[in-house]
Amino acid sequence: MSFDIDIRKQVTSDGGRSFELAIRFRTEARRTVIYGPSGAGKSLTLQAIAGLLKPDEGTIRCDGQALFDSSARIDVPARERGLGYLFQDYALFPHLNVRQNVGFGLRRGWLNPSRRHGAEAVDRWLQAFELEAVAGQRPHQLSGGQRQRAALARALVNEPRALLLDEPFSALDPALRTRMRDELDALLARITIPMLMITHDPEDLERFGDEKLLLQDGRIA
Ligand SMILES: Nc1ncnc2c1ncn2[C@@H]1O[C@H](COP(=O)(O)OP(=O)(O)OP(=O)(O)O)[C@@H](O)[C@H]1O
Repeated sequence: MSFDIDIRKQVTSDGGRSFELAIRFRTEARRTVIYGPSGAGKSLTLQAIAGLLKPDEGTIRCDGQALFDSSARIDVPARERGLGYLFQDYALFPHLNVRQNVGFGLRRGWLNPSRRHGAEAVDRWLQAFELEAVAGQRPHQLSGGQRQRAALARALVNEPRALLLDEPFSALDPALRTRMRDELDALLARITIPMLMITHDPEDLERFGDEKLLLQDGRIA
């Protein structure tokens, strides 16, 4: 698995301040961490790779396939990029139970011809992450670890070719953060899917950074 990124994007905040992102890197590592201070452009970079933010120009390639190429007018929609996204706060739907949250990640949704296949995939991940016993519970009834596993299961249910992780522990208190980091490390060791993580936490960098990229002022240093 490889990522080949070369993008530029100018954003202007409501206050009129402008920020220029100019990112260029290539990685073939199984676990890549993009590390940098607050406001460096980490989230913008991850959103661009995921297809949630359109660069002004440049290219984004995954395994040689163009996901974005401004000169060739290629812009593969987020849902078709084959990437699983784990949001900072896990972004589980509070009104859906664990099984429904995981099922929500399915590309084609529940009501379609491949419904049975989808349900099997959901069951597989619930079992793999030991969530069967809490499958009918809603997010607020879960422990921090169960929440993280449910969010990961949702990100993995489509069998993505890579996992994008946005500051996965930043919303947690220090004790839970240490436990969740251990748990994620163990889970990632079991699945072979490569990951790209953004973080400002040096411990994440040490633990997950097979390849370490420093991002400062919108640029990879
Ligand atoms: N949608 C947007 N519109 C305008 N400006 C934005 C937008 N998103 C981010 N920015 C600005 O771009 C810069 C980089 O933001 P980004 O969220 O990528 O930083 P970050 O490195 O992820 O920071 P943090 O670690 O605090 O999340 C910041 O100055 C931010 O204010």
